[in-house]
Amino acid sequence: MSAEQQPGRHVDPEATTSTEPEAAPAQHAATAVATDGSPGHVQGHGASEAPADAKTLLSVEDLRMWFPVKSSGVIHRTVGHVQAVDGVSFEVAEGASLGLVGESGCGKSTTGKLITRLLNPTGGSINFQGRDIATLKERELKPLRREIQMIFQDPYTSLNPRHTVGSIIGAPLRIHKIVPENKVLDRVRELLEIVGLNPEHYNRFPNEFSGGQRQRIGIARALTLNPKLLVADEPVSALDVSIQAQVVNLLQSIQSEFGVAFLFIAHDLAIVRHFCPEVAVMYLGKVVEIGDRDSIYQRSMHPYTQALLSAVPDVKQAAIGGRRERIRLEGDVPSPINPPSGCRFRTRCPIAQDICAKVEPPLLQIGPKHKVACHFPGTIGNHPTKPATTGLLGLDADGNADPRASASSELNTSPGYADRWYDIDRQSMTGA
Ligand SMILES: Nc1ncnc2c1ncn2[C@@H]1O[C@H](COP(=O)(O)OP(=O)(O)OP(=O)(O)O)[C@@H](O)[C@H]1O
Repeated sequence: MSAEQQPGRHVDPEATTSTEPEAAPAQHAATAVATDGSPGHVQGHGASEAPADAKTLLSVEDLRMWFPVKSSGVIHRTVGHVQAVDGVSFEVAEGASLGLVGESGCGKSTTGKLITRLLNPTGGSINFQGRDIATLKERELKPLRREIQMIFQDPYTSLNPRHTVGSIIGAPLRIHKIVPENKVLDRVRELLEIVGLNPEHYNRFPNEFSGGQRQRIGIARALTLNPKLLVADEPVSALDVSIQAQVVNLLQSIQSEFGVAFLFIAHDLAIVRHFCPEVAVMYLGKVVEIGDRDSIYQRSMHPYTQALLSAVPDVKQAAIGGRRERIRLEGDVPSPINPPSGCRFRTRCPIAQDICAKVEPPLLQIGPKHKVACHFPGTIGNHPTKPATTGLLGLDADGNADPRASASSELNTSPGYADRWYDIDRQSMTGA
């Protein structure tokens, strides 16, 4: 990243002082997403679409993270597992941006930590630039640490309070010997400017900055090594709503200027819609629906996605396509230690039938860029009464093996999208 490559500067209005306005304007960031282009508001759709021929950067297949649950007492025996992530597959193209959404505890952060290899996966593969990094040892991971960086949720705890901003941002440059020692300070200043901070504040400490400014420092640190992929875990949710829009705008600018790909983890569906051309919805450790923006926000087929979208407060509904009737889900999210059989969502699903307890629905491609894991996929009020998946799976309508049928060879559960998909109305394969 050279000085010439730097994006249009987003100089933080607070860059020359160390305080942000304490009282946010009454406008929510999501409202800003929906409406105008006045300063400080998020404008239009955010991250640019990756070119159609962009190469796959990250391909995650059947990723699993089962945390052992130990017994109390002297001998800590493993008595179960928290199935935090269980068979997750998706792809991110170079320069693309995939949003990961779902309720608290569904496995979003764990997925992010697996991809950055802060955690060792229990199973599955993480192909990054064509190489499986899921089982690499710490020493082998060092070069990879340059390519995949993480932006954390909490800008207060993710920066060492005893180090100056200059040494926080300069450390990776020194460790990886990116620039000669006598050029480190210049590069630190350049990075501070890229993220809209005053370059002369390199010798200040994190506590001299406001929350939004600290998140900018975290972003500068993540950019230091010129990464190909940024895993942003709730990057704005700890910030005041008026500051959220500014930081999202900064990320958007970085995304389009440097072509860096994003895995954008967030629970705010309006911000994700704005930032991510593609969105994956997780429930209890599984991806239940994934697709391009329109497929998820305009034509979602999974009852969980539909409930999630309907629960967005009114002020944000305008940002994601108008008012919807609230769908109230019964009960609590089951424990990931002992998840329900078959479809994990079935215990709270308003349309579940017997087959849902017996057979886990595959994440089935049902459109050019749309996959759903449901036996009864359909838009709200249009879910089929008979399972749409049995023909493909070789089952009868109750979910029992049909002796006259077998699973279709066209059933494709690999990450990414194929040229052919399952037409749920005609119940047959179709293509572009
Ligand atoms: N180190 C761990 N040991 C045991 N269980 C864990 C560990 N980390 C996460 N979990 C569990 O894994 C599940 C998924 O957690 P995760 O933090 O990935 O969810 P999340 O969707 O990111 O939620 P949030 O939005 O609240 O961060 C939760 O049940 C959580 O309690």
